[in-house]
Amino acid sequence: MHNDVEEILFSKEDISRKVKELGEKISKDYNRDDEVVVVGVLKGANVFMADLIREIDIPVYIDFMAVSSYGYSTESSGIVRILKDLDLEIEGKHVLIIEDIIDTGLTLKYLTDNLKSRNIKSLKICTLLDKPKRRKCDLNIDYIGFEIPDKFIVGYGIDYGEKYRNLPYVASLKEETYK
Ligand SMILES: O=P(O)(O)OC[C@H]1O[C@H](OP(=O)(O)OP(=O)(O)O)[C@H](O)[C@@H]1O
Ligand code: HPA
Ligand SMILES: [Mg+2]
Repeated sequence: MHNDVEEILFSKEDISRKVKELGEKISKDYNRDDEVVVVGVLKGANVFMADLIREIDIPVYIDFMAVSSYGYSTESSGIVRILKDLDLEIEGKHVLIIEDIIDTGLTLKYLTDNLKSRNIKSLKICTLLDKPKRRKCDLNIDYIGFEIPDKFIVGYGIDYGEKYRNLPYVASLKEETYK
């Protein structure tokens, strides 16, 4: 275990089981002939997205958006910046957003408002982790892997100051690491 880690919340095996479950559910919920664009929110969702799409067995398109609101802080700045927009044309298609973690919800509120204005057929959200205690806005989340307590999380793609993304598990950080 990494020295800065307080507690491992979900092991590699826990995550793998959950990702399989989510992939199966998503595959059942869409029709095989639906045009589905799976949109990963970089950078955090990169690892989850890579595993999840291999558990989805209906045809899908893959694209990414890059947004950032945390930077080198444990608190959301509240200002969501689009660093990279979609490459694909999504008009008339079903969009499934993939997130690593939903905390205040401000990132997704911004993203969903933005994507809904592009004449899409439907919009769904899938997140590996949900921290509902910190929510600052209303969000309808379609697929949730795990609900987590109000702790600062790292690993499996999720960072603090761009570190820890490569940890294979999801963990809470020791407070002295960021306070
Ligand atoms: O619900 P919120 O409070 O908005 O927080 C969730 C967002 O914060 C993190 O991204 P971040 O802005 O740190 O960028 P990153 O994905 O590049 O780490 C995470 O990946 C989510 O996208
Ligand atoms: N950890 C890392 N990044 C985050 C978190 C978190 O708990 N919440 C929102 N972005
Ligand atoms: Mg971050």
